[in-house]
Amino acid sequence: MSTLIDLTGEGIVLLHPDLDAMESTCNELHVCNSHKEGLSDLSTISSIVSAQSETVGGTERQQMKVYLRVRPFSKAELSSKEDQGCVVLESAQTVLLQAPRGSATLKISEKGIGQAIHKFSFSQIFGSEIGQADFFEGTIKSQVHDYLEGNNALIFTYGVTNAGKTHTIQGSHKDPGLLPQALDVIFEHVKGKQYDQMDMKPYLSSDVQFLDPDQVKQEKSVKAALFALLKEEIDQPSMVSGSPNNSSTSSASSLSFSSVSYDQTVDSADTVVEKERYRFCIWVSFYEIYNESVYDLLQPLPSAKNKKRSALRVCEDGTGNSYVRDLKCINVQNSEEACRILKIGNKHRSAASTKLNQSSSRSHSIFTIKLLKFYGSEVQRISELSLCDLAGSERCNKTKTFGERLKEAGNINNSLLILGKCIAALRHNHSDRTKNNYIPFRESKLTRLFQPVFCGKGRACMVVNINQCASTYDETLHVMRFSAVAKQVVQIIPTKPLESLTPRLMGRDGKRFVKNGVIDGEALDSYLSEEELLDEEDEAEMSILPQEDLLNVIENLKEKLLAERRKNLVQEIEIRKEMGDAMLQQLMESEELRSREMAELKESYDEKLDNTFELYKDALKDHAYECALKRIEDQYVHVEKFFAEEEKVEELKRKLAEADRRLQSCAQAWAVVPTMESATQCSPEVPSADLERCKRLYEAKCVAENLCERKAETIKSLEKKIEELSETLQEAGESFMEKSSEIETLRNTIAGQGHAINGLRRDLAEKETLVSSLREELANLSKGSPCQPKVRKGLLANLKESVTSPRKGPLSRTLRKSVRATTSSSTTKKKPFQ
Ligand SMILES: Nc1ncnc2c1ncn2[C@@H]1O[C@H](COP(=O)(O)OP(=O)(O)OP(=O)(O)O)[C@@H](O)[C@H]1O
Repeated sequence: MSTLIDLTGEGIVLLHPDLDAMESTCNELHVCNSHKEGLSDLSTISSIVSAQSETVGGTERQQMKVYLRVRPFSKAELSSKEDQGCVVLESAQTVLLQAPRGSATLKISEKGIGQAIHKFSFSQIFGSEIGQADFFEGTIKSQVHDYLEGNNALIFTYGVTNAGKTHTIQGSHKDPGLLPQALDVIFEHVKGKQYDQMDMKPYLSSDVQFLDPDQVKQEKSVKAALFALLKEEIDQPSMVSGSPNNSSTSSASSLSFSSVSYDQTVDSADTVVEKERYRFCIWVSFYEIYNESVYDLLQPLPSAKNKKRSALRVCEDGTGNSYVRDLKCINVQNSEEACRILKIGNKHRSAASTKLNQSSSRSHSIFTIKLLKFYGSEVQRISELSLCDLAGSERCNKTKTFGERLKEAGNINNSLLILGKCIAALRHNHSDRTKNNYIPFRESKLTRLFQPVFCGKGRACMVVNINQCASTYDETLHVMRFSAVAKQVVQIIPTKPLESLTPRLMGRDGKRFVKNGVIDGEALDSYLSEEELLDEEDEAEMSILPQEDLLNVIENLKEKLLAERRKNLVQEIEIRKEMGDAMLQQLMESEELRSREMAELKESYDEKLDNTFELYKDALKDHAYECALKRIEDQYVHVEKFFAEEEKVEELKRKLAEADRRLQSCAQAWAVVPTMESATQCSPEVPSADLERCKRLYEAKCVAENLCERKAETIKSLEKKIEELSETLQEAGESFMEKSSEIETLRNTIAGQGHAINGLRRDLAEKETLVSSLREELANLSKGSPCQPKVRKGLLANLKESVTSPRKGPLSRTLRKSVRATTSSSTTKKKPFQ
């Protein structure tokens, strides 16, 4: 049974395909830090695990080959101290993984739950120094040869993102990976033996279709259109002209799209030996599985940006083999063409820049090479080589994946998880042959397409890519655990592949599709109809009901659907109405609450405003009062000073009157004396003494006038001052009067209160007199009474008693009278206080 465990402790649940099985494999290989001396024993165990193949009754049982490739550090990784010796290659088959500081594995092992060092064995381990050519030699080269002999093969790379999977499969122009090298080997093998008619095309999963001349033409135009996508990068003579590229090392006539072929070459070869009559034809396809949908990478992308690529369906043919329906399959004549196809497909591949890898593959891409082997003009067999570059298994938080990237990661992890389940189930079935566990191939597109190979229709081999970075240690460990299980998968492959893989050329009635190069339409039709019926996604069509019944069923279903929709609609309306009402109610309540709050707020603000206004008013009054006081203080003149000033004014007035008087007398004198000018112009008979006198008088007059003017000014200013002073005096008088009236009022009040106090005092004295007289009377009475002396109750009690007593004696009457009088007088006296 599969078990889910969280190996990373960071929320990413990874599949542990078969926990029990893993324990038995990995526990044996776990090594404690302190027990390194035990490693040699464990190496022995791992070498036992990698058992050899055996042949039983026409079938070969062989463990799946699992190769490990360790990527060298990049400069950036070295500078960021990723090299912490996490990966130690012990031998060509075993590797040690030592948990670095900060890794989840180390933390867990420190808690005593797991181990800090793990040991794994592989079919072959390739260190970082191994180049692409050596890697090809040491891994899939033999498998490619098997393929050329007619065996199917699947090679897939597995590893965390940025571990070197794409580099291993594709490599670069200068450093080609497994795929270009495999193509070279293939084309080298078929060199001079190519079937260039292009009229035999792979069909469905492993069959062949004969194409008529129109279809051949169509195939050629599809290929030309595809290559036109890379037009700018393609050498003019090799592609555009469509003429053969004779300089090609792979195949002299490989680029020929015309009927010109190297038939002559083949014919000449044919004459050599019968064996040499074999001819080959190669078709390639390239597709990806992205977010659980299959896309043809050789299909041009839609020109409109918002238009999506159309996904292809995975179907099964009559033999139960899965294939991708409507997938483009292109005939290639040499490895160069095949590489161009790869390049075109890569352009359409879903890749993105993640935090760990600048150009990270976000999909599983599968490049398939189909080899048709002819004997004469008849297809002898068809074999398929698929190279699958799996998307990286990764943790979402480490790669900083969000949104679309997160969805991709989810789908990637899911399909890898199912791949893990299938591999674990296969291993389980092998280890316990009495069991036949369900293998969940159909749970993902990837495993559905891998199924034929895993079920014995070919050889699978896995390349595990790892980097040595400390930061991705936990993921790397998980990848290693996965591969430990994969390595135990045993494949059962028929030893006679030629027969078993012969293409299905026969119809159901036993007729061949192709007989001497001519297609048998009847057989093909019957086969096609079978294929259509078995098309997995059209399973509903497998119904054997007559058409009428089917129509009835459809009608019924339609009616039910309508009724269901109506019901749903009514329900939806009701729910919406309920929700609407509830929301309205809520809105109204909140509105009311809000308006109440607003009113309260307004009230409190009004109150605050009034208070502030009052405060300002008081402050203004105070200020005005202070200003008035200051003004009075400024203008205050002492009374003596004032009188002295008045005397000065009087003096000046007097002087002024004196001056006026003098002036008048001068004027009179002047009337008889000519003016200065006239005096100077006097006739010489005017005596000089008079002239002199006139002059002096004139000067005196001027002086007097000046003096008068000055005096007048002084008087004016003094008058003004007097006016101001009298104003101030008046104001002071007024305020004085106010104060005096206030004082008068207060005095009256005090006098009134004094009177009241005097009245009270008089009352008190009267009362005291009354009390003393009453006492005397009481004393006299008590002396004359023959009765026992009464118990002394106190004056007030006695008074009360005598007043309330029913006796009508003269004393009680007197008392009542006096009490009434006292009460009334005290009432009248108390009035002023009320
Ligand atoms: N053996 C190697 N030698 C030198 N460089 C390598 C090797 N393997 C990988 N690289 C380099 O490491 C980088 C990451 O490799 P690659 O893109 O192949 O990783 P990947 O596993 O395919 O990642 P993803 O799953 O994200 O697509 C590339 O720059 C590649 O050139």
